Amino acid sequence: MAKKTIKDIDVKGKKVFCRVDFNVPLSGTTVTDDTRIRAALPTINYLIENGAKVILASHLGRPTAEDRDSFKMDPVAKRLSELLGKPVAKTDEVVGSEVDAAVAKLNAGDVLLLENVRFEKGEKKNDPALAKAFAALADVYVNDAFGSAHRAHASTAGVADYLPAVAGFLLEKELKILGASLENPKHPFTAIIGGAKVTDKIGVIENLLDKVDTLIVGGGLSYTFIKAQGYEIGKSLLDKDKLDLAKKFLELAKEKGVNFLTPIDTVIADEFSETANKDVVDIDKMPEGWLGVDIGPKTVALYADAIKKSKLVVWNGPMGIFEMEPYAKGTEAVAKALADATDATTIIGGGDSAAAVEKFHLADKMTHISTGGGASLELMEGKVLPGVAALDDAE
Ligand SMILES: Nc1ncnc2c1ncn2[C@@H]1O[C@H](COP(=O)(O)OP(=O)(O)OP(=O)(O)O)[C@@H](O)[C@H]1O
Ligand SMILES: O=C(O)[C@H](O)COP(=O)(O)O
Repeated sequence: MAKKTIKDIDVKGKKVFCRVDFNVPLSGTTVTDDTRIRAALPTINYLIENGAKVILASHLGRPTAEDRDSFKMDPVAKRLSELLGKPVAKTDEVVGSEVDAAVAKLNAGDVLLLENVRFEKGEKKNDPALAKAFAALADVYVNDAFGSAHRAHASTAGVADYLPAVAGFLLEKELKILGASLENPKHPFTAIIGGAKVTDKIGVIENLLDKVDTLIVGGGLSYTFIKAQGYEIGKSLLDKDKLDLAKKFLELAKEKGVNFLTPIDTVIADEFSETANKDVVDIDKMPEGWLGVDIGPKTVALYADAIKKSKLVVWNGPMGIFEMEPYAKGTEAVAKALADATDATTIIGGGDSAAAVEKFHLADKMTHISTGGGASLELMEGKVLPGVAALDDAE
C-alpha cells in the first residue's frame, strides 16, 4: 500500500484521533458479535504501548434524529474495556466542551471513546466544520476503519485534510490481503452476492460482470432477478425500480460470457416468521402470497458445483433469512462449499456472511474474513476507497 502507516510516525505523548469501525450488532445493550472490536485491538494496543493518548471514534448503525438511544456507544465502550483489560473513558458528546475536557484529562496510554459520530449531522455530509473539530482534538489521525473506508464522511475522510493522516494495522492488512487477491484474480473467479440490500449491491453486480467467470446471486436480492426472468415471486423481496436493470445485467452476462446463476428452486414461507408454514418449490412454481426465504436444495447443488470448480471465491450476503433456523440451510450449505474448496482462495466480505460463517464454525476454513461488507465489495469493483485516498502517501 502506498500510504503511510502508524509505523511511519512517532505517537509518543501525542493525541491520536483514531477512526475505527465499531459498527457491531447489539442485542439490547450487549454486543453480540465483537469481531470488529477485536480486529482493531492491534492498532489500539500499539498506540497504548507506544504512549499515545488514544481518542477513538466510530459510527454505530444508522441512527435517526428520533432514535438515538439504541445507537449509543456505551455497550461498545464496555466490551472494549473488557478486551483491553483497562478502563475506557466514554463521552456522551461527539465534539464539544465535554469532549475537550475528557481529552485534556488523558495521560499517555489512556483510551477515550467518543459518542456515535453519526449523532452529528455533519458526519455523513463530510462537513469541513466537523472535520476541523475532530482535527482540533488531536495531533495525528489514524484510520483503522476498513469497514467504513468506502464512506467519504467527516471522520473517515474529511479530518485527514487537517492532520498528518496514516493507516492503522487493520486497514493496512485488509488492503494487502484483498488487494493481492483481487488485483490479479485467479480464475475461475466466482462472486456470490446475497443479502437484502438490492439498491446497494446492484451496481456492484454490474461492475463484477467485467471481472468474474461466474456470478451467483441468492438471498433477498435474487428475487428481483427471478422476476426479471418472467417468473412470479409472490410476496418475496422485490425492488421494482431495479427490474429493468436486472434484465439488462442478465443480458450483459450472456454477451460477456459470464455464467450468471440465479436460484432454480426456493424455500418459501407463508409469512415472515420462523414458525410460518414452509415448502420448497421450483422457481417457476411460486404460489401467490408466499415469500422466498432461502435457496432450495437444487440451487444449493448448482452453486456448490460452481464453487468447487473455482480458484477464487468472494462471498457477500447470506442466501436466505439465516437468522431464522428453518431458513439457514442454504447459507450454511454455501459456507460449507467454500470451506470444502481447499484449492481456492475464499474471501468473506463482512457483515452477515461473516456472522454466518462464525455461526456455522467454519471461520478458520476461509482464507480471509474481511471486516468490511460494502468496503470489500467496492474494492472488488476496482474503486478507490475515499478513506484510503485521504491518507498521506508513503515516501
Ligand atoms: N429471502 C430473503 N428475504 C428477506 N431478507 C433476506 C432474504 N435473504 C436474506 N435476507 C436478509 O438479508 C440480510 C443481510 O443483508 P445485507 O445486504 O445487509 O448483507 P450483509 O452480508 O450484511 O452485507 P453488508 O455487510 O454489505 O451490509 C439478513 O438479515 C437476511 O435475513
Ligand atoms: O457495516 C458496514 O458496512 C460499515 O460499518 C458501514 O456502515 P454503513 O453502510 O451504515 O455506512
